[in-house]
Amino acid sequence: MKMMNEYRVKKLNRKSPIVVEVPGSKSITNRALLLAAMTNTTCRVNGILFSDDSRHFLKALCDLGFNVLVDEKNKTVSIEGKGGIIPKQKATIDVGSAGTAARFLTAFCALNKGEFIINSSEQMKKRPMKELLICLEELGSNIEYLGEKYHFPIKICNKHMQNLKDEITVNVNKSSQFLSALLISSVILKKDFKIKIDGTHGMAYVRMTIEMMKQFGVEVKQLEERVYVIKEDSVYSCSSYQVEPDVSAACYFYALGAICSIKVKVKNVKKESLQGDIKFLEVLEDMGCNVLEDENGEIIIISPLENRVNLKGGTWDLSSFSDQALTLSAIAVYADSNVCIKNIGHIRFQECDRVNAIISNLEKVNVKTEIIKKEDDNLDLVIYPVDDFDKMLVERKKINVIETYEDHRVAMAFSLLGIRNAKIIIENPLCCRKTFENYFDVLDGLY
Ligand SMILES: O=C(O)C1=C[C@@H](OP(=O)(O)O)[C@@H](O)[C@H](O)C1
Ligand SMILES: C=C(OP(=O)(O)O)C(=O)O
Repeated sequence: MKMMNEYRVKKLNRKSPIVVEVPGSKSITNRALLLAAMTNTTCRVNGILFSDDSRHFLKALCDLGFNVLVDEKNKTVSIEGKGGIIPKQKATIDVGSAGTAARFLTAFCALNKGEFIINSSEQMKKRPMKELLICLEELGSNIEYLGEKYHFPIKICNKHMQNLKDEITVNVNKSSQFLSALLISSVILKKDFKIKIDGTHGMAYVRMTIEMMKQFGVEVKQLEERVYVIKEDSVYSCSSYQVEPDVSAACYFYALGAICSIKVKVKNVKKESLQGDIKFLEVLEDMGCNVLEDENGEIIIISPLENRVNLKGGTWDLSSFSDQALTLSAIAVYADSNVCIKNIGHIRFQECDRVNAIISNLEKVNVKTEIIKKEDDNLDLVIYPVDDFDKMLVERKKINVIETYEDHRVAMAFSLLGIRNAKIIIENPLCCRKTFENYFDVLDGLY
């Protein structure tokens, strides 16, 4: 992407169908990289995402001593798996701003023998880790806090890993990644191991973890709704793995189609995806769009209802696909009634306080919102309808600057606010390098 401090959104006048390509899924890429490193063979992962999050993951695996062969041109990485063992006895890694790298690699290092220092970006230092670190300490890992307690940087120092416990309870209120991290790395413990869940969180990403563990040869048994078991003899094995395109990224283009009445096809995105964000298509359907599959049944086409001025408002539970809370907030300005986004308290602890980012950026363009507080810091967010959003913006002299708070999803989602009226500037658009380095180039390609 060209260097730029801000991106001025242009009015999109086209009506012809759009076909775009998005990069590989961040969540699948970073799971596949770790699972591949935990096999006993060489595993080739295809369709890999190359972005800040996955580059940090790859670099960390190299720094831990894994043999990693990267072919960025062909979006392929080959990793020599070591059966759950970390090759180096002493290493320093940096997880950057990647929640997946932060949680998955911390659990992986903490359940191994050796001395590992884990650094992160300033943004990641502020994000929750405590619930996972407490579990790892309970399992016998020796963790030293080099800065603030339960935050990065940390030093793991395990002379020998002798875990006597055969079960653990993890609280997922703030992130489901704590549970995913424990599930993936519990295979290292080499005993029948039980993980119990405390708290509430959408489980779509945990289902992805379990499904991918299965694709890599390890069955997770669900004893009860909130209890999982990993068997003693579990071994990861896989020689070739294909990463799906990133559905979270695809949703920006589906949403664009919805507000501009343009047919959109995102290459190779299928309904039967591992990614929970595919549920966003149901929200768009409820809002009045048609969601179809092409003749191969492979690709999804979004065709908004003809001649509709507005989308329909409504209430949706986004706890399982909350990365789309920002996308839904952005297109809510074109809804004919309230848009209520339920159960998204945990998004206050992501790249930024996303609830605040939504409210403050919508406030700048005269859109009213309300928080409905619930138990355990959970919340629903209501976005009130606007009479004629484009007219209101066009009549205002001011160009509205969206503050992105170094959050890729704020930049990508809120670019949609200017697509019909050209009155929006996105500050620091480069922050989208976290998961979609050339998002604004792909957007420019639509004009
Ligand atoms: O496991 C994953 O890959 C993810 C889980 C979700 O985070 P939380 O579980 O922290 O809500 C999601 O927001 C993030 O983009 C990716
Ligand atoms: C919350 C996100 O990322 P992370 O994997 O860093 O948690 C996200 O991509 O929206």
